[in-house]
Amino acid sequence: MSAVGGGGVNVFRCVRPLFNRGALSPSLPTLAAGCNRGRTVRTRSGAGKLVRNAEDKKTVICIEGNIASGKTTCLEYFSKTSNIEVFTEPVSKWRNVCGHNPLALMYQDPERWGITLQTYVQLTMLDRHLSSTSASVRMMERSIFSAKYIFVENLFRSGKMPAVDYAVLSEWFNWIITNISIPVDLIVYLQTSPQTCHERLKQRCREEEKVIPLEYLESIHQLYEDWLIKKTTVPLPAPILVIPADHDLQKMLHQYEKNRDRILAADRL
Ligand SMILES: Nc1ncnc2c1ncn2[C@@H]1O[C@H](COP(=O)(O)OP(=O)(O)O)[C@@H](O)[C@H]1O
Ligand SMILES: Cc1cn([C@H]2C[C@H](O)[C@@H](COP(=O)(O)O)O2)c(=O)[nH]c1=O
Repeated sequence: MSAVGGGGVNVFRCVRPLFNRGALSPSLPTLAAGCNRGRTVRTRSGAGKLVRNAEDKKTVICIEGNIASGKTTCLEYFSKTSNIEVFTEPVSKWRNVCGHNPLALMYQDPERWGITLQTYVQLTMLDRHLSSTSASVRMMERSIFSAKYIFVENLFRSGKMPAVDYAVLSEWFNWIITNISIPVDLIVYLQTSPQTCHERLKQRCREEEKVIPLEYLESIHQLYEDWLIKKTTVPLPAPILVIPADHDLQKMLHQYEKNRDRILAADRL
């Protein structure tokens, strides 16, 4: 099994992009009479996207938010619900690819290693989006969209990613979202202050992140706010539900319970 494999057999078929789930995602198309017999089928024609038969019918919810905003804790809460499969960010892969740690390298020298980390993040997030599940609801930590619109954008805008690296990554990203169906039904934004995240980050104490200053979390926060609240940057791939997330754990669990029905009705929004 490859480093990013393991999601089961992905069966692709080709449809016209109708974009009714969100600006960047295609609709569920009419099923073509298929005879793939369990093989991986990748066919394309005209302006069609590669889509997957059964998986594109599942409800997809992405939990978004700043570093240490509480996304994993939120996923952990919903993982106890039957019929939801949670997909945490593949951080362990970002910390260890064949014995290398691109996450640590990026924090040490973003100009040199930003492209390396972000290329791998893009690949592993795509793999997460395309992985199979038997559950009817997939709940993911972040998305391929926030990796690009928040983290790549932040590196570039802060002058820490050379223009050529940004251009290559952007071409890869644009190719992916133009050619592969990546449906998202709902974005849940855990909205925190950068100060709260800084506190939680220190408490979590992930070795690579010890160098992160408050200013870095402020930049990430600003990009999230511009994208999801002010809606001034790039189109949203799905409707958004904002949950204020500066509260203590008990109140947050209460918030999740209160919003459970709205979240799980994501495919009917
Ligand atoms: N509401 C909360 N109040 C206080 N601490 C929290 C809360 N939610 C999460 N934490 C703690 O903050 C740290 C980061 O949370 P985590 O869920 O890992 O965030 P993320 O996945 O967004 O990076 C962890 O140590 C976690 O236990
Ligand atoms: C998606 C993404 C993440 N990172 C970094 C930011 C954090 O240090 C970790 C993820 O941790 P979190 O607690 O889940 O927020 O990875 C990055 O540098 N680039 C990215 O695209």
